[in-house]
Amino acid sequence: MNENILSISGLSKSYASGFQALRSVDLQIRRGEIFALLGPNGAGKTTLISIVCGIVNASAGRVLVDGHDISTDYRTTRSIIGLVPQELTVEAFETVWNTVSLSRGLFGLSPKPAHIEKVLRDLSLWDKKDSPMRTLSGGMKRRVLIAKALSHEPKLLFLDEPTAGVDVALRQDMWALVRRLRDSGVTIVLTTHYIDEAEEMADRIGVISKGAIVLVEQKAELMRKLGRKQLTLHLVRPLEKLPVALAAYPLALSVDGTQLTYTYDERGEHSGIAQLLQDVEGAGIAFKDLQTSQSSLEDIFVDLVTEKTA
Ligand SMILES: Nc1ncnc2c1ncn2[C@@H]1O[C@H](COP(=O)(O)OP(=O)(O)OP(=O)(O)O)[C@@H](O)[C@H]1O
Repeated sequence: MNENILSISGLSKSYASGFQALRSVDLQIRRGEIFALLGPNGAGKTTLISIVCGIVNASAGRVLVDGHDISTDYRTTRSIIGLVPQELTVEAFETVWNTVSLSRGLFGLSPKPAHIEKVLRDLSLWDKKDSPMRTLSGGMKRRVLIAKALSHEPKLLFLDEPTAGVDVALRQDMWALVRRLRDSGVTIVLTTHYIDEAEEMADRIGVISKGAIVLVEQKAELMRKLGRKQLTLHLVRPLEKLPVALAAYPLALSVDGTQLTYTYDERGEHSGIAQLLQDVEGAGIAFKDLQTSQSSLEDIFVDLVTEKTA
């Protein structure tokens, strides 16, 4: 069995307007992982998902879902995938039970009430099964969209911005739910522009910017590789400018002259801190406190996306 449940190569998309939304994207999604595709608005996340799900046609490239080509074997690939779209579109007068059961029927599968019941119970929707959709809150409707996407027992679930506009409590619920799904064997790809969501949830993170994949990395590795640390010295007396003796160091002086900040690469074994502190003392600068901090995924993300756009 192939390790990758989804394999995308050379995928490009130009819309009829001439706008190029994807630029030769290569991406492999591993079986059983939670993968977060992180990118700013308009980066191409929805376009990418829509192509994989057969809603939008690619201009070039190849997509294999569990070894099946989306263009020649569409019905098979679509049945392997569950899609939770960004927008809440549901039939207002239908009950929750019917909405979810009908979704399964669209895949030509025989009814399986025990499965629908399990999905509704897992999503805390069981007591709402007979309620018409229009009586549900926004958060409940979102759960129904997930239930619909799970109705045909997909192996690969796409969640397009699952927590956009969702309150904190529901967000936590969604995250717990996504983890349970992964534990039950479903591979998850979620798109988000919330960095904390990617940091919290993902095993691996892909960053997309202007239609191109900028990087794909294990989350921990990403933070280790690209993370930077900062050492800040709080000075006893404000400095007007950096002393010449310290010119060789990448130091920044705060506007009020009371803080010196040294940025260094986390990977480097020789951070140079010991030497720096000696030289600071040698330059007659006294400090009363010192503090280190580490760059967050947010800093890394902003660096990556702005580097690419610059
Ligand atoms: N049908 C279309 N015709 C022309 N351009 C389109 C079409 N659909 C999307 N685009 C453009 O393609 C780009 C990528 O859109 P897409 O929806 O894939 O981005 P996204 O990363 O999902 O953004 P968001 O986070 O805002 O949903 C955007 O600039 C968008 O305006």
